[in-house]
Amino acid sequence: MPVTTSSEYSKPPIRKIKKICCIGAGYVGGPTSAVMATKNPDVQVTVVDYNEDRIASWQTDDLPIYEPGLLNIVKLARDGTFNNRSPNLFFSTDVDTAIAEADLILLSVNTPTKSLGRGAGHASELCYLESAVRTIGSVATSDKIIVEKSTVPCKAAETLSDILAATSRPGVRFELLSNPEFLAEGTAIRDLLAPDRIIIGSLDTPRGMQAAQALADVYTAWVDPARIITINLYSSELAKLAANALLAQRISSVNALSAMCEALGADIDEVAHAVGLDRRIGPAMLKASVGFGGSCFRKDILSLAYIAESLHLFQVAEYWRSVVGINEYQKDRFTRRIVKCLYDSLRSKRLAVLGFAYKKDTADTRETSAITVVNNIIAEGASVRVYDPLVKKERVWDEVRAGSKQPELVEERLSVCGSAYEACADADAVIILTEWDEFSNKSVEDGRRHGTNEEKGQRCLDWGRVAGLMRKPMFVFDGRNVLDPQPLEAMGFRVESIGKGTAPKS
Ligand SMILES: NC(=O)c1ccc[n+]([C@@H]2O[C@H](COP(=O)([O-])OP(=O)(O)OC[C@H]3O[C@@H](n4cnc5c(N)ncnc54)[C@H](O)[C@@H]3O)[C@@H](O)[C@H]2O)c1
Ligand SMILES: O=c1ccn([C@@H]2O[C@H](COP(=O)(O)OP(=O)(O)O[C@H]3O[C@H](CO)[C@@H](O)[C@H](O)[C@H]3O)[C@@H](O)[C@H]2O)c(=O)[nH]1
Repeated sequence: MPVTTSSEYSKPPIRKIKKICCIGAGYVGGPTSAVMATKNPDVQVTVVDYNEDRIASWQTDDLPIYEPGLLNIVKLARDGTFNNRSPNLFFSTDVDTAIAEADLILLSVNTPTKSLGRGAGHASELCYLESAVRTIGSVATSDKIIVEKSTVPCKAAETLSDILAATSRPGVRFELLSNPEFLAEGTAIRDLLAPDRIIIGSLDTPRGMQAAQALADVYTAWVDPARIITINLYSSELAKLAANALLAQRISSVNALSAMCEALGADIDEVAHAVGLDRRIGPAMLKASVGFGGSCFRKDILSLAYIAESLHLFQVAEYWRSVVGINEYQKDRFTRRIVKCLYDSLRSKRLAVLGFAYKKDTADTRETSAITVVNNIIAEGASVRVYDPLVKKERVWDEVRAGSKQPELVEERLSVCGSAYEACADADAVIILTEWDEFSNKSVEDGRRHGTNEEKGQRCLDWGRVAGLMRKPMFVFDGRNVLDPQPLEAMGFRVESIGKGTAPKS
């Protein structure tokens, strides 16, 4: 139900947006607002959050999240280094004032999987969204466009409209839009600057469509109008969950095939390349791995499955849940392979884990496969030394402790190192869990590689030096297929890659 506090036609038409308030200064709210502000110098963008530390860090050069290129974009708009214009990007904990002043409000708060009550472990937790919308209802004295940027279950807009209708002042009108975000971490700025598409979902009413146009006008400052698609509100909400489910399904499909490749003596990279050349399939999201991580795929698939189940579509729910099931299987399968290769026991063995983030170019560790793998090998009796170029030590400790059924073993057997060499000293095996460029030995130029690591002046790992540090025999378990095994095997390493079996001898 749309919020209707006055007749559709009694209000003046929605005009150009002058002030935007983004609620939620996280991975989506911060970068999205920064790009909107730099591309719309005449629009004031204020990002608000009740987390004071987060807001304080957005105001410094030590931003609360790492994204390649983000600091430059933030500084341009925040510090007024923008063609000598005044700053137009602000970060604040004064949520009420920013809401009251805005014409358009972006809801970018977290929507994790519920941990309590009905639907716990499956459904999306909408309490943060509800709280933000209640604040809008109680604070707003003028009309607002409210945009769901957060990923939400289909029909969440109906719930939010209901809350607004009950909490807002008479005569104040809200138009709800869905504008899901498709950025991926590590490439957020690139994705925001050149999106494949912008989806705007609105109600099929004159004011709904005017609101959609007002939001589209913000995007057309830098996005080709042909890439801005306006659709039905609920189609837009569902499209976001569907996109993530399909992307994750590709990874689970390729990971399921990787298990077959290992048994058959085939090579998953060759299989993925061969099938990806078919234009109907395409090459993206077909990289076999130790399993997908990140804050979105698992929770969004579980949410989609929960919605299906609540519609009594049990087979549909089971189908989507199997994508998560294969992901869990892949992480456990990888650990079993480590145990088997290391002579069926990890007791008293020392393993070096290289990479803890859920993918390269981010310090985000939410749902990283490393949590499961590290805990599995600790439970098998090994001591583990973790090194990640970007993830802070305390973060690794917190994640492993939280994911453990035996936290006392974690205290005894985990250490977090400041360099890959420190982690590899006296190790029986090296396990690569994140595809950081610096771990790869493929196409190294002058001992350095392009990209983030070069920006930070980091060198590529010297595998000869690693060999000198390790116990023999030396195993490498490549959970990301970033290694060319041949040169390493020539140094005496035994390399086990995902989805690469020993070719059968005729
Ligand atoms: N992380 C991604 O790459 C990504 C990409 C696309 C979509 N999404 C979706 O976007 C949403 C946000 O994700 P995120 O990763 O940015 O989350 P996040 O946890 O990094 O940030 C959310 C922020 O919202 C704040 N917040 C929560 N409730 C609030 C309230 N009532 N008032 C003020 N601040 C409040 C929190 O303090 C937090 O800082 C989620 O729905 C997610 O599924 C995330
Ligand atoms: O071929 C691949 C591609 C990715 N991954 C893994 O899958 C996870 C997710 O990767 P990616 O999709 O690149 O990053 P996210 O930041 O999680 O982005 C996803 O989730 C976001 C949040 O909803 C969406 O906005 C993005 O479009 C969607 O790609 C990571 O662990 C990757 O290592 C693979 O194993 N193989």
